[in-house]
Amino acid sequence: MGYIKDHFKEVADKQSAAIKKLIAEHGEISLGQVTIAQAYQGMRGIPGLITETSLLDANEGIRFRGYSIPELREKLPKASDGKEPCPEGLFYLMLVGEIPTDEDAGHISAVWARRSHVPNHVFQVIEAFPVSTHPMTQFCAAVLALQTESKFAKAYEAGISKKEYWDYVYEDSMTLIARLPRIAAYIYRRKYKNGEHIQPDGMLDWSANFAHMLGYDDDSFKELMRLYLTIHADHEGGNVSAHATHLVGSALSDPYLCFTAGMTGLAGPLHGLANQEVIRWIEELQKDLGTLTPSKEQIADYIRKTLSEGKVVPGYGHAVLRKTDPRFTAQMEFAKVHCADNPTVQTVWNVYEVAPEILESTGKIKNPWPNVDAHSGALLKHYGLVEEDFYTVLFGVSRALGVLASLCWDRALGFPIERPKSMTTEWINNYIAKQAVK
Ligand SMILES: CC(=O)SCCNC(=O)CCNC(=O)[C@H](O)C(C)(C)COP(=O)(O)OP(=O)(O)OC[C@H]1O[C@@H](n2cnc3c(N)ncnc32)[C@H](O)[C@@H]1OP(=O)(O)O
Ligand SMILES: O=C([O-])CC(=O)C(=O)O
Repeated sequence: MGYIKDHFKEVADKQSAAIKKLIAEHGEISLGQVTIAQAYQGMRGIPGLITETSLLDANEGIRFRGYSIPELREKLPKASDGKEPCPEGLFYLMLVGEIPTDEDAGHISAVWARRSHVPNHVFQVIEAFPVSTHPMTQFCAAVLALQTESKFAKAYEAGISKKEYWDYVYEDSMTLIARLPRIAAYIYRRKYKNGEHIQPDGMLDWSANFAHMLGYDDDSFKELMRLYLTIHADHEGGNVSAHATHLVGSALSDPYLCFTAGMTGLAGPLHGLANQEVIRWIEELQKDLGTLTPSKEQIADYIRKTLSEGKVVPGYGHAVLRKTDPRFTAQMEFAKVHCADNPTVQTVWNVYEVAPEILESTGKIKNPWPNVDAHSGALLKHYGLVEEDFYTVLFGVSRALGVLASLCWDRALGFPIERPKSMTTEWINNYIAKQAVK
């Protein structure tokens, strides 16, 4: 473990010095203006956060440390029997800023396998819920229960120097990531497989072991998991799960508390829960029309019906993206190789052919193109993971990689407590009146 942590510290110290100089020399440069509309409308487009792990371009989509998803699929280390990138390598890239060697990725894999033991009280917390409880509720509670293990919280209580924060946050982040697949698989097997749990296999990589514990040992499903856990990991800093994790961390809450905050946000239907909503919407469409492969005309009518009922078409639209999400495209490419004949996958593709034009024609939806959630459910259903309530937990396991790598950076760079200014509408009205007088 030591050498990756030391390397991270080296890179972070350099960056920290560069940022200090940058603020001293250019700190007064304005990044733009904030309008009244932005304050009321979700702060869209306000540049106000620093996140080192990834950057989103509205037209090109996400880049992790400068690498697009197709580049990551090519360049990141693979499992010995696989073609898809291993998320261990992506974590290294987000943390250190360099493409890892096979050895670096293997090292992270081995550390996560070694730290994967979940204390018993976490399972007891899960068991205390009715089985009917939504998996995301169980997941959030289980992560919170794991907070008893926080080295950061203990060290802070004992009284450590600010300079040491990053070290404990790093250790907690590694341990938390290591344990998430076991927690998620436990929730899955408890809820859907009569509590028949499957023990981890320490010889497998992080994703393959997760697939194994869920009960899916098919090689091609393991490949899907490697891809899925890579592409869902990060989407710069302003999305709800990343921002919530970062915000809570700014109060020096430990990684377990921060990640719980991120996950309660991911559980919302406009964010991560949309993957569950998409497949439900598609299955309702199939049921209503009595066919697994409705025609494009039938799909178009169904989209119009959804809009006329005042509902969103799940999996479409985005707060930042203005083109097809490259994470959708990556899944589509995977499906073309592994399950092009699957009727639900074909329906996802047919929705893609007709939805953008209809959504565009409303004149108000800023992005009529599909996002990451539009495809994932159809792929999971193909492999038999049919319980869509669970899909956001898979997303959450992946999202841990980005938000926790970022949290390590937040503490290594010594970022302060986050506290933007809020106003009342009365204040805004007075402000408008004063502008008019000028
Ligand atoms: C991993 C992720 O989080 S990706 C996003 C997952 N979420 C979804 O797929 C849910 C469906 N999509 C949406 O609800 C939205 O597009 C969001 C939440 C993703 C983005 O929201 P915004 O940035 O506010 O979108 P936008 O500025 O285009 O919204 C303008 C109007 O279009 C509507 N709109 C946006 N997308 C859709 C859609 N897919 N279907 C119907 N209406 C939509 C908005 O609800 C809003 O309506 P209103 O003015 O009546 O309130
Ligand atoms: O960027 C966003 O707002 C939502 C999103 O796609 C993600 O978090 O993956």
